[in-house]
Amino acid sequence: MSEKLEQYQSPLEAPIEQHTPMMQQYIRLKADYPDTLVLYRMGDFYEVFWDDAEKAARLLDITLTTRGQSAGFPVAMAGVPFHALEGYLARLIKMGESVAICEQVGEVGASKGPVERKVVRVVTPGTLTDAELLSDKQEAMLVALHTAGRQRCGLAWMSVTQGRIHLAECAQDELGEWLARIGPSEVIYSAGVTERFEQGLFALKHSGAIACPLSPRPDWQFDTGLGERKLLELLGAASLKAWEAEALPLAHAASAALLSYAEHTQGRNLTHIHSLQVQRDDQLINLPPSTRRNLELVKTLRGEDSPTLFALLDTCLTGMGSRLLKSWLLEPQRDRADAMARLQATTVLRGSDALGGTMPWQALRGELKGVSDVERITARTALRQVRPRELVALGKTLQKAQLLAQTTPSPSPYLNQIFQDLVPPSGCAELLARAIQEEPAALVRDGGVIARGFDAELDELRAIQENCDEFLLELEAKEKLLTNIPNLRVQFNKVHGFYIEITNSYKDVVPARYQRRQTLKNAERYITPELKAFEDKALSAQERALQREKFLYEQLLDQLQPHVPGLTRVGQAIAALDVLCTLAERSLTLHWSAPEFTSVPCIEIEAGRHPVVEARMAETSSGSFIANHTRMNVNTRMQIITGPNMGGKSTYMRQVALIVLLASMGSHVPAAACRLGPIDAIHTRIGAADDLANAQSTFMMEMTEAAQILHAATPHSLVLMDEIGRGTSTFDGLALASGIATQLHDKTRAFTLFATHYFELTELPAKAKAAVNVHVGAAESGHDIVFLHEIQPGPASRSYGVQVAKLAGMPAAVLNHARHTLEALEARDEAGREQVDLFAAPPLPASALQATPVEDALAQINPDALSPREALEALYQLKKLAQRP
Ligand SMILES: Nc1ncnc2c1ncn2[C@@H]1O[C@H](COP(=O)(O)OP(=O)(O)OP(=O)(O)O)[C@@H](O)[C@H]1O
Repeated sequence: MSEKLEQYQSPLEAPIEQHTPMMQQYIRLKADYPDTLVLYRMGDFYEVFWDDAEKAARLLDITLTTRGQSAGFPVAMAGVPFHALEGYLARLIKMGESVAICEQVGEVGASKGPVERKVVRVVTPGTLTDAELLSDKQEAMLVALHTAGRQRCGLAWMSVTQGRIHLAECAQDELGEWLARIGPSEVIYSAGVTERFEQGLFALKHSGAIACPLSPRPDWQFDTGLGERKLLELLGAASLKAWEAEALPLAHAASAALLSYAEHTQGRNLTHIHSLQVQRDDQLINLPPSTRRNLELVKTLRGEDSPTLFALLDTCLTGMGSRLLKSWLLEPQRDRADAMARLQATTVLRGSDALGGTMPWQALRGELKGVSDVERITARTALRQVRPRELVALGKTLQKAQLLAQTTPSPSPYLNQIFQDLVPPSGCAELLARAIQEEPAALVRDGGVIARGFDAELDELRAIQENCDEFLLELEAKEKLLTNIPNLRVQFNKVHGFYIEITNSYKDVVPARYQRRQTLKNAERYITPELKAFEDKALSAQERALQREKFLYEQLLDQLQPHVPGLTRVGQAIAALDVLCTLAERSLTLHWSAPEFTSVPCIEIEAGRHPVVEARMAETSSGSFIANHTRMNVNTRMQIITGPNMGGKSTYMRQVALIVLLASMGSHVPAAACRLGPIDAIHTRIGAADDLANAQSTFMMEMTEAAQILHAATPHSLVLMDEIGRGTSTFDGLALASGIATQLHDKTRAFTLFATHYFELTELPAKAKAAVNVHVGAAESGHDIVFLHEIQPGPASRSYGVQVAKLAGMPAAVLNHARHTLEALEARDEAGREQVDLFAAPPLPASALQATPVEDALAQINPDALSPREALEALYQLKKLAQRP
């Protein structure tokens, strides 16, 4: 082992001069990206070295080798071919890694030592812009968090491919819910936060509330003043007042770090962020993570994309539309203005059967077919990463948008606004059509991108290349004549350039002005001064044409920059139109009807259905879904739902929640009619998936979730409680369930659907005036059971557990045994039943009824009549009494 190896633990510790020139360059570049894999371009490969190499080899399953030494250390390296970069990047990003891509930017041989290299971009999970790495239907959200003290937290977030930044401030204990709703792809936070706060973040990641990398960033980047200045600069405004974003110091600090980080990864300023939105926790209907999970809004309980409510809804034609639809679904507003505008627009787009012919939504969808992802193409244009083919697609989409913008005005102001916003920025589509060929090369570096007639110089350079064939034919004919060699040929190849090829049989008659270039087996290749001169001209024309194309493309990007805000507006308008057409189509295909909003607290549903279960049943032809009514208002706030397993209790409860959610986002709903009062949250306590990773038992989780609901719910909340208490012994479970039901009824007063197997709970409505019993109907025939799936008034008469077990294929012997045991248990229960009033108010503790000696003594004291000395004595006396056992 060399001396240096013993002296230094790692190659990066050795003095930099002791490294080879290339590794010196690498080490200098790597110093700026200590936690990021640096991919260092070497010829046709991207190489990673030392620790990065070991990591990449492990993550990507690529070969780790060593080549030579630097500062006495063997150079460990691993590499990926340059043309396969995207695939490897996608895998690394999926694993939550960040990657810095370092390219050769200097001319080979321009200076002594290695070619100049630079990190040209950093790809991180939260700042993706590449079409190949992004999901069409999902935004990659980058979130920055900041906190000062123990109470509040500032958030700033955005998707680099959108033109908008969001700000919020919340209490620290609400952070989990905020993050779950935003669904970040990457979270950055100040390295200066307290250990407690950092532990809290790790706990959120551990619990699955956030499923993305958490990266600490230098504390100084979280600067309130800097954040405010950066926001003002982006918005081109003198004050944040218009956005109601002034008094948010923590969120400003978070936005400073957010923007610095995003700029750092893109290697440039983000000029396309032009709008700001402040979110306040009292604006949105609260959908806690458990609700999104239990209602299977965008993921099934098993984590799949389908069947979910979003999968059923999303027939959008564009990725932009799908992404917008998801945000409407997951972020419904408490205020009904947006929902009502969307409903009205959807109703217009549905058209009227009476008119016949093509409905408005169908005609618009016909126009929207094939439109490109304007939003993302615009962002990539602003970031100067856009590819030629994307610009062609953008140009075509703008032409379509122009046509759509001329649609006749409609009765919906929202639709009219959209049509206005569709007008493309003036001259943009024409510029694109003039500048780019119809079918350009994939990359500018390959040439063949700029259209003919756009630039005279480029056309001239291209003409030289195109005249090449003609020239060569002429030269060939001339030389044949001069030399009398009939099979003389003038040709070109990439390695040797232009040459005259003459077979060996005519070797002796070759003129002296021919200079030998290459010898083949049967022929010789020559060059003449005239051919050489032409070669120089042709090759330089090609090179110059390519340079000119690159220059013109950059110039085109410059010309497009002022159009970025207008293009963003067009993108948003297309997305909104796509979603509204989708909502119109879905409502017609699935036979949904428009909900009605009222300020009177109520949830009234006529013949409601569970949209996803119904669609599944239609798909698998497994019968038809039975619709059910729901009537809840200030007089009936709670339904105690009983009935057999498999009877349809969970389906019924979920359908009510889904209908409420759909109405709140402005969609039609799967019901014959629906009237909905104000709603501020949907809470659910359903099922019980063990959270083993967090060492929480089923019962503990059940109680934690129930406690959270009791704290958070209000009289405007909808609460779903499915079989609370079943995770513990019967008595404990029953006692807790009755306590929770009473609290929800008496104190919380939320709209509550309470499904239970405890028959004892059906006694609650007798005492609780706003509670009613309902049950899912079932018909019995002998030992069998038929589910009616119909919600009927009153409590269920029995539970049918054994019959359901029979349906599940339980062996006859077990069923027989169970039936006998059941009879015996029921008989014993009947005989020994002692009347327990589950819903009586608990007695006051004994201590509360009997006064303590201290209290007695205190009662004797009249403070106004005491001298200071007597007061002091009384105090000693009280203290003595308090110390007595
Ligand atoms: N209204 C309905 N119309 C038709 N089929 C229904 C209806 N409701 C439920 N079902 C069918 O019954 C099945 C069981 O429903 P669900 O899970 O809601 O029952 P449950 O009473 O909650 O049962 P458990 O108490 O065992 O959880 C569903 O998967 C669905 O196929």
